[in-house]
Amino acid sequence: MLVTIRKMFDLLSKREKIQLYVQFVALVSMAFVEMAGIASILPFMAVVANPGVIRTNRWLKHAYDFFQFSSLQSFLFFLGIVVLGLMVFSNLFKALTTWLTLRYDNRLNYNLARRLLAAYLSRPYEFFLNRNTAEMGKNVLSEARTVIAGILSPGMQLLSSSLLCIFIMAFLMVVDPFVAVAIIVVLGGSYGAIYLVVRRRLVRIGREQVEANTMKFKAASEALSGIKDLKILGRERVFLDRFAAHALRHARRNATVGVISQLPRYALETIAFGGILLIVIYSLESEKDVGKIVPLLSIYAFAGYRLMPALQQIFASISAVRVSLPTLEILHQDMCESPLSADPDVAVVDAQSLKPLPFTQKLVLEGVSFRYAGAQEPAVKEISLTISPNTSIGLVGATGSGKTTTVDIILGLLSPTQGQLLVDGSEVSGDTVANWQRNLGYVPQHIYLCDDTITRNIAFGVPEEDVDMEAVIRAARIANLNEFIEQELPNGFETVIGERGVRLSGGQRQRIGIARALYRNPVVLIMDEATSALDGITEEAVMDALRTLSGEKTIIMIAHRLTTVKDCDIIYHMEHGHIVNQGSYDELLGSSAWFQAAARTGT
Ligand SMILES: Nc1ncnc2c1ncn2[C@@H]1O[C@H](COP(=O)(O)OP(=O)(O)OP(=O)(O)O)[C@@H](O)[C@H]1O
Repeated sequence: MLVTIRKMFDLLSKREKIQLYVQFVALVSMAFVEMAGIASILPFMAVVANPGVIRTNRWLKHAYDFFQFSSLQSFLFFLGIVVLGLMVFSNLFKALTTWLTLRYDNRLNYNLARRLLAAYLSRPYEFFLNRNTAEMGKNVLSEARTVIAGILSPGMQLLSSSLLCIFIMAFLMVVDPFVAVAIIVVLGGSYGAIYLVVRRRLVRIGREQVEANTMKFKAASEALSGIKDLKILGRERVFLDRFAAHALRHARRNATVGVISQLPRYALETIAFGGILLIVIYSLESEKDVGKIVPLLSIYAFAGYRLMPALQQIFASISAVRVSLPTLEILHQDMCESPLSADPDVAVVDAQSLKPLPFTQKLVLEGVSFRYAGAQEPAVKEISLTISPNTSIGLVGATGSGKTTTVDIILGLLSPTQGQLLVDGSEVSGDTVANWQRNLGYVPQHIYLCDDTITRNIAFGVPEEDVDMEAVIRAARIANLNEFIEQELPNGFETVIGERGVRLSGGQRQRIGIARALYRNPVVLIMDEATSALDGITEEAVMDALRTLSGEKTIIMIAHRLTTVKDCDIIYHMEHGHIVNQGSYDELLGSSAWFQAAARTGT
């Protein structure tokens, strides 16, 4: 229990904790106000049943005389108004507390989801190589809410209902200790016994729910992302069934939790009703005057009316907390157990404001090796190379030889497991990575496009009001996109291209990727198979445009087609993670058998 509270508190900011304490005070006050509401019935019913009590009860007599009532009717009317007033106040207070709680919960849901996404975004690139994006999306979109609806809200309800129960029981103790103890033993004991039977099952269901929910998100995401393959292979049904199986499992677990937490109520209500009957019989046995029993019974009835839902709430809240424990574990792990977790929101820096790391002398990879987590062998091994500013570099080699890994190290996405990346003599690591990246333009193998206009895909992530249209047009021209945009797209640069650019060809997507990399006029342009999807003539046109940049930009390109890197100042040939040869195109053609063979086959 204490561990759960600590973990829940770890997720909250200082301000959110203070707001929670305020809520707690409001809930305690609410329990008191409710209690006063219940207690106020007593004098009213006492007078109804036995008007003579006005003379015998010190307080009632005092009130009667103080307000100078002249008839029983008017005094009863006054008492009725007081009781009603207390009820109205009690319910208004309850409404206010509910409003506070709802506001707090929804605000917290927003804050938690935002902080969780920030926690993910602040992680290094390597973290994402081993995590599933659908699962992370599910955590942000769904599990943040689960933690609030399943732990925090029930936790607060548990607290307030427990307090209310304690007040009601204390009140009943004063009225009749025997009946109060009987209620505790019968009702408390019944709920306690049910809880002992189901508690382990609840945590198990919670784990299964998390798993089923993850698989549900994954199945939906995979089916929709791979729609082209699904269609061709005719596998829609398989993916639908896969999703349905997990979704059904999730729905069934939800239903089971509902049944476990709600059903005991009916049994317990029957027991409580039986209890009231027993109290009537017991009271009639010990007190023959029915007039004296009526007020007592009305108190039991009203206390029961408040006590039963409160007890049920306690049980349902504990059940909800237990089911949601596995979700809390996940969120706690992802938000609080990362090295950067102090405040993920702060860790997500706005890199636009950073100063670029100067690159005027040389970029050096010094004995760099890198091994992916879980891999047997390093993907690149003791690579050393030096790149001067404004030169062009080609990386070639068989598939899987380590070209992309090398480029990812230069991009600062992967940090070497051995050796270092130096720019003008200073090591690029930790805090300086973001400064180094300010110099870079990068065209990956697979271009990610968003469902937005061409302009917003080129000026990717730039706020609308800051988009530099001249830079967009210049970048599009170098990427040989201008003609296509202006002549073939209905709204030119403002044409929306569909999710992941589904309305574009592979070559058009690639050219948007190139234009995006060029938009901010980077010092270093890095391209990983950036022209592989272009036809020969378009590639030639793009390369011609890029040539106009050579001498004013450092260009690093990975290519399978040797013709693409023909004009590079130095070409590095990689094999099994090593650089095995280097030189100009002509030099390698003279010295490398692999190069000669590759040139012959035209790859
Ligand atoms: N995330 C990863 N986890 C484990 N191993 C990986 C990962 N990414 C790449 N590798 C391995 O590292 C090696 C180098 O891969 P890399 O992508 O750098 O090669 P490449 O020369 O760029 O290949 P290609 O030309 O096919 O793009 C390969 O053996 C690959 O299987």
